[in-house]
Amino acid sequence: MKADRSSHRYQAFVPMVLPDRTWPDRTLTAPPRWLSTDLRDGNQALVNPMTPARKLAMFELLVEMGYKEIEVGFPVASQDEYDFVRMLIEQDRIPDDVRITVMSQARDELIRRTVESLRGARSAVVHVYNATAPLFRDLVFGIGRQECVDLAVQGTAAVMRYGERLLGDCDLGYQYSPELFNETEPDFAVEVCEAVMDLWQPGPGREIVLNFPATVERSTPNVFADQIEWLDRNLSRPEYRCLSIHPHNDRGTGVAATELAMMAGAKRVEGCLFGGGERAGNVCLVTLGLNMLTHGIDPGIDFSDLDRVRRTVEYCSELPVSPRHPYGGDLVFTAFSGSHQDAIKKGFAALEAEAAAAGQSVRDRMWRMPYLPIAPEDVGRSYEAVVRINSQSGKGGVAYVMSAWHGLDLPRDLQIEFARTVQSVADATGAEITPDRIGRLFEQEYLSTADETRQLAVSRVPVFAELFVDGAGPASADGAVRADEIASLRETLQPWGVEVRDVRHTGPESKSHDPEREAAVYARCDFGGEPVWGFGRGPDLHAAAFSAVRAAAARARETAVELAEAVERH
Ligand SMILES: CC(=O)SCCNC(=O)CCNC(=O)[C@H](O)C(C)(C)COP(=O)(O)OP(=O)(O)OC[C@H]1O[C@@H](n2cnc3c(N)ncnc32)[C@H](O)[C@@H]1OP(=O)(O)O
Ligand SMILES: CC(C)C(=O)C(=O)O
Ligand SMILES: [Mg+2]
Repeated sequence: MKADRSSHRYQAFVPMVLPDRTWPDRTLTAPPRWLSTDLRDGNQALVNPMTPARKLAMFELLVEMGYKEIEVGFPVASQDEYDFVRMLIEQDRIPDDVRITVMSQARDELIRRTVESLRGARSAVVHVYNATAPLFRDLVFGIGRQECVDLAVQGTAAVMRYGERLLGDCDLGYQYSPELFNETEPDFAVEVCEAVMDLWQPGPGREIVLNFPATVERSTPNVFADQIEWLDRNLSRPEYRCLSIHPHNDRGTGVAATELAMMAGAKRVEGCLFGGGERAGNVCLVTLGLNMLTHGIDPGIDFSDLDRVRRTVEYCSELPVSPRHPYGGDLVFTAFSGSHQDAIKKGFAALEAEAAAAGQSVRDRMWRMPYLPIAPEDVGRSYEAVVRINSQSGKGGVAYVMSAWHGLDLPRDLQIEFARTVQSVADATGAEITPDRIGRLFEQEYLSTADETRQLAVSRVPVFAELFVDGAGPASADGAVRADEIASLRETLQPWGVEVRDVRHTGPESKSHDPEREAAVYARCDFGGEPVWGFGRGPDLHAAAFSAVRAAAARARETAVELAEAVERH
């Protein structure tokens, strides 16, 4: 690839000078007011704008999730857009605690029709915008500063005029956005907004939303935060204007810019679910909300079925959500790599132990988990998919899958040995190995395939066995085994020349109390060579232990371990 030769075409963003900034010392303690613009900025960025059915599905989702401010469209853009607003109003689909917003350019005839779309609404907001940045004043509009102020003021006047004329009892709110605010001279942005406020006259019971877009994200997030802190200091009427932001994600730092801008004084945030919207998207409302939740702040939005949110967004936008998308992507709760799997497995075990010790459910405990910033169940995901196995995985992951999917808590040394088998299959296939396949591999390798009625032969040489009973014994959460259990297992195997040297438990106590559960035993046997593992299941401990030793013997013979022939007779 050629070295980049194009950097001369760009210049650094000139930051504003704000040496006495205070935002870096603040922390967020409460959510902002959220506005979803999925149906407007999100919709205007789609290859196929949403059909009425898709728009309705999105609106209902937003309402269910708890969004109280929803920009439902740009009614003059198309008949569909207009009709959708009419449908919401005429079919009385807007809950009393939800306020819809409709948007328009600052053009008289467009504003009239936009306001008209709201006839019959109990409460609504008209949102007018015009670009204020120098590039747009010069290039797109061919106007100077004063004409730009005039455009904003005339737009505001039109909203007031048509609102009064057409909307009767509607509680009509107003929002103004200096488009490209982040590229506008800050003093000019204030000048335009003050002129708009002078006309709207915000006061008690008459708010104005001043919405500051990073229409195209251009700077590092700290610069946007400085701009917002400066604005908050310099705009008048702080009690009656709501300082709102509308960040985009062109540099991939929309979330960071939003969080710093909230620290700097923004009280309201506009964005889209999963970062839909123009170009690289509006800021993602899912990420912002769940970033708050994972800092112990209730975002006021229901993310408890995030898969459904994602599916609906994908249906409405006809665009896929990345499997790596924070919190909601298909793969974000999945660890393939060995050391991560090991840490997560230990984390779950510790959490379960803590909860059991405190007599609480896991959901009542603080989430303290390596590699997973949020509990999957808090967004409606399950643990099963947390660990998936491929060639990057290790024993921790294999052990987790055996435990979570197959209910088997392998002894540590067997975990290590079996992980090597799994690894060789993963290396050979180069692909993921499913939990089912892992279960089958384990059985093929360690479970006796011999006829259950077949007996062990009396061994002519001493055979030593260590037994591991899956599940903790009734009186022994710490893994120790009751003396009578050991004695009876010894008695079972002793006539066949097998000396049981040790018996231990693996896995949690709860398993042993399950009356439906078959007994499961792992046996590590010494036939005079390398120790060999076997696994057995049975209606009781004795049958399972017997089967495990026989499986080990069969494996020993297959792998040509010395003296194996002496142990099993056909
Ligand atoms: C950053 C944002 O997301 S802003 C929102 C953008 N969203 C959309 O534009 C989606 C909906 N828009 C539309 O359907 C159409 O653009 C309409 C119906 C609003 C207007 O359509 P048209 O009248 O055909 O104009 P067009 O789309 O070409 O807009 C450009 C004209 O509007 C003017 N204009 C653009 N924005 C504004 C504004 N905010 N206020 C006033 N005039 C504006 C331009 O200067 C240009 O005027 P000119 O023709 O005199 O040079
Ligand atoms: C708020 C409007 C004007 C917008 O979508 C933007 O500037 O990005
Ligand atoms: Mg936008």
